[in-house]
Amino acid sequence: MERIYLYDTTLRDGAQREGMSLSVEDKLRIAHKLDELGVPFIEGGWPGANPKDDQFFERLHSTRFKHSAVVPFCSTRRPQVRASEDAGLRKILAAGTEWVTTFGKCWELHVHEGLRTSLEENLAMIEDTVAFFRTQDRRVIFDCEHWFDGYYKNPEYALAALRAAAHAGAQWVVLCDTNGGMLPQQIRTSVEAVRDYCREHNLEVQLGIHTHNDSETAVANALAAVEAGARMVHGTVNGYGERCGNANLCALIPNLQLKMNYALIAPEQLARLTEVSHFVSEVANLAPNDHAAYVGASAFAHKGGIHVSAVQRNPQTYEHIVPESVGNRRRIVISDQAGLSNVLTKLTEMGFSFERHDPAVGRILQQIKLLESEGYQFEAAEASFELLVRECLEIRKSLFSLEGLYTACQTFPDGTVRSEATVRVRVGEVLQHTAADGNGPVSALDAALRKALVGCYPQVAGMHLVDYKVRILDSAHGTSARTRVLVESSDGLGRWTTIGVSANIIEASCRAVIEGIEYGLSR
Ligand SMILES: CC(=O)SCCNC(=O)CCNC(=O)[C@H](O)C(C)(C)COP(=O)(O)OP(=O)(O)OC[C@H]1O[C@@H](n2cnc3c(N)ncnc32)[C@H](O)[C@@H]1OP(=O)(O)O
Ligand SMILES: CC(=O)C(=O)O
Repeated sequence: MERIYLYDTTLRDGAQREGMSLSVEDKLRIAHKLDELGVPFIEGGWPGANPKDDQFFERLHSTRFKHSAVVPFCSTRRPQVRASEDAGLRKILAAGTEWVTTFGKCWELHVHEGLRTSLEENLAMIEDTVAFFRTQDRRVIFDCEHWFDGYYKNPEYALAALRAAAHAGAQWVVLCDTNGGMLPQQIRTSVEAVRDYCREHNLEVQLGIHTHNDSETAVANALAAVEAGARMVHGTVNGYGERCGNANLCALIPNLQLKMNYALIAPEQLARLTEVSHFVSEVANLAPNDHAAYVGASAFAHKGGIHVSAVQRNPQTYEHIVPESVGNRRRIVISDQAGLSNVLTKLTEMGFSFERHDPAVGRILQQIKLLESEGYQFEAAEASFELLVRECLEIRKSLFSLEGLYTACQTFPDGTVRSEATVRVRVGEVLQHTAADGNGPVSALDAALRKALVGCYPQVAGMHLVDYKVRILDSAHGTSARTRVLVESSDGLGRWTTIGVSANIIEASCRAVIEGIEYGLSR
């Protein structure tokens, strides 16, 4: 198996994503995770560009990595300045790394407009910068910025820039689709031409590829480049990056390794890909993309009854790889598109054993379809689904019942709003009549219910509401529209979600909160 070198730029190009900001600690945690994943190159940032990147590289002096080289990134020297006197380049040296990455202009437009210097001076800037790092015993990766735009506008000049880096001793030249506007065929043609040019001119450099996702083709472009001879691929975890992002390593790695048979990381490291993807989104404080290929929560989720039936006979019928090979798992989703197979799978997960044609299974399926037609959605409310199953099987225990509910909101002269709820709750022979207030009617209702129940069920004290989502189902009906409420509850050990639907938002909330408490008590 031929080797492809992974180069992760989550900490540099990824951090150029709008809305993403990583602290030094965040960067160190992500770097260690990438090291565990077995990524050979991690671009850590641009020392000298901001204090965080300076501190990050300082902290690396006392940090050891098992698999990864952390690489600083910088531009070539400034025009009309000696490389050895360029303050920016000296900061890169101070990082004390084995490898450095420097980027230079390969498109005339950028030399004229971006740098405002001559074409000759730009070539000298590239050559001097690479040569300077080489004299300082650094190994150099040269990023050919705007390679493809430059190559298609003026191939001679683009190749002259690449040659300058190669002659000065760069080990890798990385062809960048900086504007992300290329399509796979354009990438393939240009990479093949460069590969042949390097062979014919005995340029001892290896080729890499760095793609952006502005045409939604960053991953496809990187794959095309590898087919054409690139042996280093740049990308970021979850595809984070400037504008529309970079090539997504969470798709690139399995595509290259599982589909194209290249060697990138060990199989046991690949099996941690989903964990790494979720870890990085958590640290970056960005919601994970459930529909991401390979690593998304829905990547192996089966909803259609026909899919579920077939997957249970043979997973290959609707799965392109084994989910566990990338650390993901198969999920069966319950909805109005379910068939008996979905329900049977769920029942098995819950510890029941039923024959396919048992009338109870049919009853559950019918009830799901009926409630979903009224606005329920059990996909996201597995706890309510379990209660529904127990109801249909006539094993749902009646732990308490709500016999009355009253809520009120009051606005005070200083502008504050307080809500109050009063509930009448029966547990067996005992009728509790309690009131509580809260900053909204739902929190007041939740507090009143718990107050009423805690005497009989002390566990209720450890439960709390962690999330509350409201969706208007038929907004054309204005204020008489039906409302779907999802409530997430926790007891500190686990979380579960329940659902309520009603034309009255308080009633919908009340149903979801009550089911949340009931499910928590029965756990
Ligand atoms: C394709 C890429 O993603 S490249 C990386 C982009 N990332 C970033 O820019 C993030 C980090 N950047 C920064 O913190 C700042 O831009 C700095 C510290 C690098 C420079 O800041 P400033 O000196 O204030 O310059 P400013 O950002 O306004 O302009 C960029 C300068 O870099 C120069 N420059 C751009 N590319 C190159 C290059 N390849 N080689 C040398 N100089 C370059 C520009 O000509 C401009 O110089 P000028 O101000 O003398 O005209
Ligand atoms: C170097 C780089 O990030 C680019 O050209 O896109």
